[in-house]
Amino acid sequence: MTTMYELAKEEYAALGIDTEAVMTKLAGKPISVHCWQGDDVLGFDQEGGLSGGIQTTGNYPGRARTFEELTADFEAAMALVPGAKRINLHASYAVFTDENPWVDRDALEYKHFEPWVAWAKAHGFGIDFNPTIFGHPMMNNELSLSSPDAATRDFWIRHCKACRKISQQIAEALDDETLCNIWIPDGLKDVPADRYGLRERLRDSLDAIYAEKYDRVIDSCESKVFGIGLESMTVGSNEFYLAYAATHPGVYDLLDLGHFHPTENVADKLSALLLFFDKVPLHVTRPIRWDSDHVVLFDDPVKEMAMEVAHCPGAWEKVIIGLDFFDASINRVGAWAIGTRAMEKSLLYALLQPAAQLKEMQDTYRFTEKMALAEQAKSMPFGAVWDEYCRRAGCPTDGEVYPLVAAYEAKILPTRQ
Ligand SMILES: C[C@H](O)[C@H](O)[C@@H](O)C(=O)CO
Ligand SMILES: [Mn+2]
Repeated sequence: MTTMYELAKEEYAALGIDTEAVMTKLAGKPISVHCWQGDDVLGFDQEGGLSGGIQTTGNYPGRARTFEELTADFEAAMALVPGAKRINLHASYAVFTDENPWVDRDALEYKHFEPWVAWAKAHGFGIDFNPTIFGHPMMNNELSLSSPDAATRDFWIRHCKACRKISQQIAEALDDETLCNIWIPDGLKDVPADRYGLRERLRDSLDAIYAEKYDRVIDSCESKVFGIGLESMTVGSNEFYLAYAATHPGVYDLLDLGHFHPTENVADKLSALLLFFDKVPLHVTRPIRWDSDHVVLFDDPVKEMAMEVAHCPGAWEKVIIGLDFFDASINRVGAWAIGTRAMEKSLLYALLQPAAQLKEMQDTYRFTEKMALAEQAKSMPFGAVWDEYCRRAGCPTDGEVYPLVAAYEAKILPTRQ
């Protein structure tokens, strides 16, 4: 009997698209999945809760509270997602034990992350890393690396230096490279009296942080447009970090889809950066009216970003895809699985588009033909290829995901009271 996949394969082949080659290519592209969806970004090192103009909303039961719970939930979620995965850690997820008791963030060492490394090795996950510059008493008026207070700046500089060193050691242990991304919330609620001084101090703090060179660390800084309670000015704007990255080889500008004006098309920015940088890290999220960090879906902005990653020359290798969402109003394992699957799905969809023909039509001004082909491609049997990709990876198809999430929840919730 001819399967849906075989029919789809023939239909795509008629357009010159090899579904087998596409699936092989996709399976090798890692997605860096953020650990913080599992516990509402709270981490293990502070009691203070979240700050820095980011917010989780919702109170769904079952939040992971420990390393054991978070890794168990992550494993459960990732078993539902085809393709290669990495885990993206924040420094606030240091594992403290009797042998390695609590230290403050400026004194963190590799040993506090060794359990993560051992676990990641056992599961074949790469690791990415982030200093945690929020949710801490040293966030002096929500200013850190740009603070007018030298002791505050120095604390966070020490923290970032420690994180870069830990990133190098993680990469060495995994024989890999680690993305170390700095995001700071620094900004002002009200009209600034001095923008220049804040940005000058941020530049100088970054220079101190990046003075040491590490061969396995990919450094990036993440810009933002505004945070909650910091609506008037963000020190680490996109212009700031783009200029910093352009003048500091080895430091890259990370684009978060939620960190621009809601009508800006972040996918449109990628080709511009690809022309000048050999790496472009991303945080794929789903902003709704603001940087709301909703679970990523198979929607137009993500598909358009995936099209750029799939079809800009060199982008497949240069773009580092990370996710960044935190929804506390739904089952967190489900959120992880559905959001990460949506990213994979968007990449598969993009790889199955007749991009070469569309480009040729654009370059020869056959715009009507291009429009017709693009519309045709949208309703081709993409779903049959997606189902086949999931099956071959030993993962559920879309309709099988929720029952598996519900079964895990039923097993685990009674242990999380
Ligand atoms: C927790 C993350 O570091 C955070 O979400 C950051 O990446 C961000 O996007 C802040 O708005
Ligand atoms: Mn982000």
